[in-house]
Amino acid sequence: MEESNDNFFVRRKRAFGHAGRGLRLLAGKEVHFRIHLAAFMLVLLVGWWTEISPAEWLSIIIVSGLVLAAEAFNSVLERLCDFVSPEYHARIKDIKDMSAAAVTLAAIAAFVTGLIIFIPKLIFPLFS
Ligand SMILES: Nc1ncnc2c1ncn2[C@@H]1O[C@H](COP(=O)(O)OP(=O)(O)OP(=O)(O)O)[C@@H](O)[C@H]1O
Repeated sequence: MEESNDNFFVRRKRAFGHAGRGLRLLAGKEVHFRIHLAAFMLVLLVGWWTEISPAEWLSIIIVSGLVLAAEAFNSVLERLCDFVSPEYHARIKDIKDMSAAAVTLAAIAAFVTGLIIFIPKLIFPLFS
């Protein structure tokens, strides 16, 4: 695409606008992205309630960002696959399944991180 004559800041503002539209599409139309977003908000709430440390916040933010970004890329790949090959194809199946595996790996890392941080804060006090 041809570069416009607008100045640097106008072009960056436009790029943010495009990213914002992408985010609205993900949050509005992609069910799995919405589920991950809802889980992230719940974790933020529990983190605030249990007063986790700055290092724990950092871990939560990093793994949650990883999951949301992986889910966003997975949605993009699914749409691209459906656009270039709407009919069933074994290669499309491999691509979609591998992309789903990437999300699952990130989600497992986030889940384990959540367990390590929250189990001592939520479960142990019940037995002490
Ligand atoms: N065109 C296709 N060719 C081969 N296999 C496909 C095709 N479309 C989907 N699949 C298989 O079905 C699975 C689910 O695909 P789908 O695109 O429906 O994703 P999804 O996770 O159900 O997402 P969504 O609910 O957002 O559509 C894929 O992982 C793949 O195994």
